[in-house]
Amino acid sequence: MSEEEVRKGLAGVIADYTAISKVNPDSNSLLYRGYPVQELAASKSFEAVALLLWTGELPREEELTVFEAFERANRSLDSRVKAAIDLLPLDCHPMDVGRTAVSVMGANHALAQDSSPEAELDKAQSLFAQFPAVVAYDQRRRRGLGIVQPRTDLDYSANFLWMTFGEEAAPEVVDAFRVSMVLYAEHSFNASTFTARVITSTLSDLHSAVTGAIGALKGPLHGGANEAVMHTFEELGIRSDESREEAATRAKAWMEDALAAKKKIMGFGHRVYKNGDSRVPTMKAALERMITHYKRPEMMGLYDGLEEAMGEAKAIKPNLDYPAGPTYHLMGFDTDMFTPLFIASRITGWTAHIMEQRAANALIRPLSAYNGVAERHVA
Ligand SMILES: CC(=O)SCCNC(=O)CCNC(=O)[C@H](O)C(C)(C)COP(=O)(O)OP(=O)(O)OC[C@H]1O[C@@H](n2cnc3c(N)ncnc32)[C@H](O)[C@@H]1OP(=O)(O)O
Ligand SMILES: O=C([O-])CC(=O)C(=O)O
Repeated sequence: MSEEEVRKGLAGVIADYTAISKVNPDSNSLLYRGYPVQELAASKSFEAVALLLWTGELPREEELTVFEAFERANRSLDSRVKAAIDLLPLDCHPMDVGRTAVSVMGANHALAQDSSPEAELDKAQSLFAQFPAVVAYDQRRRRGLGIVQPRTDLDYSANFLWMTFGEEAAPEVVDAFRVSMVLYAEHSFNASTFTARVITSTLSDLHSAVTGAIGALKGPLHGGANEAVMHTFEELGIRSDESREEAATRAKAWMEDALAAKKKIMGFGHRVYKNGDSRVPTMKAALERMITHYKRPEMMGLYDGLEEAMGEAKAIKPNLDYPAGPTYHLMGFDTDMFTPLFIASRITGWTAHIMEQRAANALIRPLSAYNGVAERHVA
């Protein structure tokens, strides 16, 4: 095999078909099962979008009601999962907690080794229902606070915020959170989803595939970028007494220096989108609503200044992690909880892909071009 045939990072390689989502960089669009993601984010609950990804269709009212009842009945933190989390140090990364929690859930799920479509859907829906309690509990224990029990009168997003902060969030905050969940849910063969498909292709179980996907998501070139964005803002210094314009000027200068020093700036660039991430305008609008809600115009100044300087210097556009990071910060999440929030959403896409892979499986096993020493022999 010649050097030219090696595709580093599998860039440009089409590895399989998927009917779950279509990422189109030419039209800058993203479809979930045929529906533009912006339309789903405008009017659908995250629960309805999850069902769409799993089943291929938006649920009828009675189907949604049944799923909502299941989700509300399965929200409490499992005592075995809580016991495992309590064994983990408070200074470990929250992604380690998420990864461990999913692994423990797998070991305890009655249908863990059953890969029938019914069992897979049940496992996917259980993960969907139970993961928010993991994030909420982990956020609280790091602040020295006790667990907050879920409320069955709230929807997924409102209850997620309730369990995390112990108070009811304002409707506009709940809505921005819902929008982030819908936008993060699915994105074709990204690194973590592909990881889940590779693991599934060996006929391994769903929880193993999700656990591996969490490992792939953790890295800052993928999901870890949403927290890395916040580290940039923190390095810049968030000054609540600054005007939007002052903050933008300072951020521009910071970015110019960082690019001159050849730094890679997390939250910018994308393997597939080269003219902008289809999800950013919707997420940026949600961030702007949060800026207004929390009266923090200086944050938007930092956002605009960094984006403008990056655009002028390198014409590289923000990806979804760029507006999502400051949105979660304003809502009150600690920075290292941002990527676990991404897990809570992407569980839907990952598990839809696991089911799709299993339904038409082929072991994923590419070739490699050997470039080590030539054959030699033990003397
Ligand atoms: C939800 C998500 O997972 S979205 C992705 C989140 N990840 C990030 O935000 C991490 C920062 N971004 C990056 O590292 C990259 O843009 C990636 C990994 C996302 C995509 O990378 P690739 O398609 O492999 O492009 P690649 O890294 O080769 O970049 C092409 C060029 O643009 C530059 N570039 C790309 N992104 C950035 C960036 N964020 N900051 C500075 N320069 C960048 C590269 O340095 C490279 O320049 P060069 O040709 O002079 O060497
Ligand atoms: O598609 C990718 O490579 C990364 C991404 O945006 C996602 O997973 O949402």
